[in-house]
Amino acid sequence: MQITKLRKEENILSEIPKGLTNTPSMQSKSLSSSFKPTKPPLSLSHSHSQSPMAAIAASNAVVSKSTRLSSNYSFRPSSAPRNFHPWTSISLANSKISSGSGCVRAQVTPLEQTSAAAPAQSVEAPAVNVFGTSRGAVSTTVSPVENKTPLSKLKETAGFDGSGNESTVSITVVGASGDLAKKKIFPALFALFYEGFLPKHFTVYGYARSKMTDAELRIMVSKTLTCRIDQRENCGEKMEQFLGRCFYHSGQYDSEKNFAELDKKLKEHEVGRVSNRLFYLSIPPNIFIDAVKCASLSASSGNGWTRVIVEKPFGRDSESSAALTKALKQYLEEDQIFRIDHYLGKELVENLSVLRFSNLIFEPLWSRQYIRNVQLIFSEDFGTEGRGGYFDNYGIIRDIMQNHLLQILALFAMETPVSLDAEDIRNEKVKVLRSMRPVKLDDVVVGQYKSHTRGGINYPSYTDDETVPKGSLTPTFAAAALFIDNARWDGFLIDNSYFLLIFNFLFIFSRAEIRVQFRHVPGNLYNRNFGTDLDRATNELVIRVQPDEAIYLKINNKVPGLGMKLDRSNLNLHYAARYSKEIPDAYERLLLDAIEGERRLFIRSDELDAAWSLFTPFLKELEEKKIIPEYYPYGSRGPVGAHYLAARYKVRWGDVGHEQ
Ligand SMILES: NC(=O)C1=CN([C@@H]2O[C@H](COP(=O)(O)OP(=O)(O)OC[C@H]3O[C@@H](n4cnc5c(N)ncnc54)[C@H](OP(=O)(O)O)[C@@H]3O)[C@@H](O)[C@H]2O)C=CC1
Ligand SMILES: O=C1O[C@H](COP(=O)(O)O)[C@@H](O)[C@H](O)[C@H]1O
Repeated sequence: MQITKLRKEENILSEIPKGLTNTPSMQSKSLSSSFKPTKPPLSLSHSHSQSPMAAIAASNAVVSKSTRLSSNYSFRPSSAPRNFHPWTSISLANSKISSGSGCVRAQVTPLEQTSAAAPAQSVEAPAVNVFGTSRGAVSTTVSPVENKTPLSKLKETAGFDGSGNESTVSITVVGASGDLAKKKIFPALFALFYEGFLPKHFTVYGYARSKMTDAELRIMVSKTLTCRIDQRENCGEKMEQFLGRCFYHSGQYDSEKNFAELDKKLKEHEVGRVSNRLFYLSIPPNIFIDAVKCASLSASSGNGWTRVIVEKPFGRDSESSAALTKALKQYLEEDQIFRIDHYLGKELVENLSVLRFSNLIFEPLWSRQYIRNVQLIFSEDFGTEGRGGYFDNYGIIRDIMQNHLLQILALFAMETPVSLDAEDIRNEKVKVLRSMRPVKLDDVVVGQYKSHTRGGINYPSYTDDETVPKGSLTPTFAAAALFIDNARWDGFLIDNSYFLLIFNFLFIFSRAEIRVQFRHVPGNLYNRNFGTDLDRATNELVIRVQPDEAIYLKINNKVPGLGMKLDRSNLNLHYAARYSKEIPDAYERLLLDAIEGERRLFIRSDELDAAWSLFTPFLKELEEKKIIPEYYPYGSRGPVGAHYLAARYKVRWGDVGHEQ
């Protein structure tokens, strides 16, 4: 059979679209609250007779209480690309705002109605005053600075084709009946819609084998729209509009005929406009290729771009990953493939580069000369919970370390890229991955949680989970020391700098942190104030990715008073206190990037190869030798071996408790 590739995106346009030369139309925007939604998920009866829209609207009545707020607020209009910024400053001084239970409501008067609006195409962003509304009000001024975006990109994402006609985006969630689609993808799409980030003409299609009508899909989607938005102003109305754009097509993943039917339905919505199509493969990996093949042959766009978001796992090792890439490339060009690692979409991971490259104080210290070790720490406070079938086949090293943690490491350790262009950044990430020593069995501790009784309660072991095979040796914990043999990070003077990755499944709490421990101050005049434990004086930069995002620096400080007592204090940037704007879910950022054709936060195939090369020999050895994991009690800090590993490299694990 002739293999056709999906159409490559067309992003060459000759003129600035008219829509971008005007001040964008204003929408009523609600201010975000920094506290978590408290409203329970929407629940709709599964009934054809009841309109989901009406039910949603009814369920969105919120008791209001008055809260005054004054602020300027910037947002990106629905038709504008993210990297371009007709930043429109909206004065909230005239806003009427009321807050309900955990809900801040704002009626926003656009700035153009109150004072001079910023020119629509200005590349200089105006200063924005942000007034914190809860948890420690902060009044300050920040100036959002965005990078210039190539003109072609602007036009591509603004929803116009080359002839000035408006284009459409059709987003098909393949595997729409599944866990990820319900939990993350539909809520993220709705949040984007609510915030005005989806293009004017868009359609969302659910595709899966399950039989469902459009109405049933809408009920399913509305039941799971429990995202950060559901406490906000006009949420019900917006949801109604969003659900009106959601449709469903039932089909097999390996049926070109079923995808051709989908194509026909998509065309009905695209009504002759330039059609851009995004497929999100939210299905088990064994059917990725079938689905890509059928989407490619039967449902790719005829006149716009076609992109495919591929979920992890991208194989189990170097060979299977290479085979997957090869198979995908039979149907797709590399720049149509968006391999998602949702950790790259997390706010503080994205901020890593800003922190490093736009603050003079950090970059000069960012090497083995000043940094002793870097710890990437990740833990979850829940077990496999029905995902044992998937998890047992992959284990914690493939599920978290080889991708999420390694990606963070690469961003952390890379050299300064030539620019913020996706290829420049990904080039640097590949270089750092290729400079790393392959992981050695000796440098890894693996563990598995065992049953444990505490306070009269019996907690199960990993293998007590019915979806896990009895006698499984799959690690639920891993700690590894990794080394980068390049000029910045190679062993130097006293000892090596290294990266320790630790993942602990079923820890006492869930968290993800980057902890950077600096070297001791040479000849520290105050050494005697720290007693024999100089580690107590180590400066430590902590980037708390989640929960309760924060960046803090541990410094030595004099305790006020007449004596000379030192303690360690934190210079603390606590996001909830500093920023009133809530943090979007990683999937929102990544979906928007895929729609905009921004590949920076997606993984390129050579990055993936490099990542697998580091872990594959070790994983094979682990499995061939049937290494027995160290057992550790459910809910504990993990096996004692991790502490021996740390001690071998003279590392003190960062604090494991919550700290400010
Ligand atoms: N769930 C999560 O939190 C995360 C998931 N992922 C990845 O995202 C993808 C989707 O995950 P998730 O939603 O949990 O997966 P699900 O197991 O829920 O599968 C999604 C859908 O695929 C169809 N499906 C399931 N098994 C098969 C099969 N054997 N053959 C054909 N179709 C099947 C089902 O739809 P139907 O029967 O209607 O066709 C199902 O609703 C996976 O690649 C996963 O690894 C990544 C990170 C986190
Ligand atoms: O990819 C995965 O990530 C989640 C953790 O993601 P988070 O955003 O909730 O921290 C993990 O639970 C899952 O096992 C894994 O496949």
